[in-house]
Amino acid sequence: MATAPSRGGPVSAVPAAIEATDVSRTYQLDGVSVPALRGVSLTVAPGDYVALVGPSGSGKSTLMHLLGGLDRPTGGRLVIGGREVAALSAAELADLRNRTIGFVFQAFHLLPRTSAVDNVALPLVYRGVGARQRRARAAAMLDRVGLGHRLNHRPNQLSGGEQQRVAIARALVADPAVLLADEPTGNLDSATGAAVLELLERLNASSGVALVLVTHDHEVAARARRRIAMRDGVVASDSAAPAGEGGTGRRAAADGRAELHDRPPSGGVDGPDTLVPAPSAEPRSASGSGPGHPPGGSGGAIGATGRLPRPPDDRAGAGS
Ligand SMILES: Nc1ncnc2c1ncn2[C@@H]1O[C@H](COP(=O)(O)OP(=O)(O)OP(=O)(O)O)[C@@H](O)[C@H]1O
Repeated sequence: MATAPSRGGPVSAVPAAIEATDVSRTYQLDGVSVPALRGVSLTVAPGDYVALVGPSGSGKSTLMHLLGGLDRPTGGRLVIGGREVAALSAAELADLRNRTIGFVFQAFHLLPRTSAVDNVALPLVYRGVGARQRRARAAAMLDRVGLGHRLNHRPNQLSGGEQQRVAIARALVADPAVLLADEPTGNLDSATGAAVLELLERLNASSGVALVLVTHDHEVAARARRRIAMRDGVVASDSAAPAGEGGTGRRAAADGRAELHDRPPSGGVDGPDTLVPAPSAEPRSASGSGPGHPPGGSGGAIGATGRLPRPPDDRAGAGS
């Protein structure tokens, strides 16, 4: 069984790999079958750093939703964290997702009236972690992404890069084996996007969380250690980066330097990361019927229904 190193602790017993074998996903639309994925086979290994690329409509989002347990295949075999998805009830799949997968989206999906620390603490609510522990872990995770001094800021009091850092902290606070990032730099200017990407790479290198990143940006894709190219619902190529390319963070980890650089030297607030991002595009629908991004709300903290939950009182937040 594949396992992943747990941040700051012993090796976790949680299976890390995702395995898709001849997976297909066909949508039914007005009586017409739309084959979005047609026999995809791939494995995400512990600590992987994968860029998922391909033209619009090639099936990237559909595949990400399957890999993240937000949707189920209509054919083939999908195993997440050692559990076969087809054998799980909706509640079991939600629990597996909560324990195994973190999500980061282009549009951040933070709760707007909730502080950074309470946004980050939200996934721990679903893990049954007590309020005091939630706050402590969320604060530590925010510190790790360079926002230890922004705990009580609400999203509209943070820059775009800082908001994405909060979203990354939220995605990682429950120590998932795999982080799925759908265009995580897509709403940011290039300098801020580069800083966010470097943060993701540092976290991948230092914690062993597998990073799977959907991107249309060739420069972003070129940094990954492995590139999976989708075309017309199939994997057109799945290749390791040529020697000397990709895997910046992994090489740093191998050198033993990654942990030292886990936190940006400046605290992450100075320099380009404070720039205001381009306006967010409206997220697409994320009902069970389609592969769009989850609706506005909490983004990485996806509840039992596979939709993004909203706490009873957004003003109170999760960690208070
Ligand atoms: N709910 C749905 N019902 C019917 N067809 C769908 C549905 N969702 C997606 N599709 C179709 O499935 C195919 C793959 O869509 P998907 O969104 O996965 O592509 P993508 O590679 O992520 O595209 P983009 O880069 O534009 O986001 C497309 O042909 C799309 O039209």
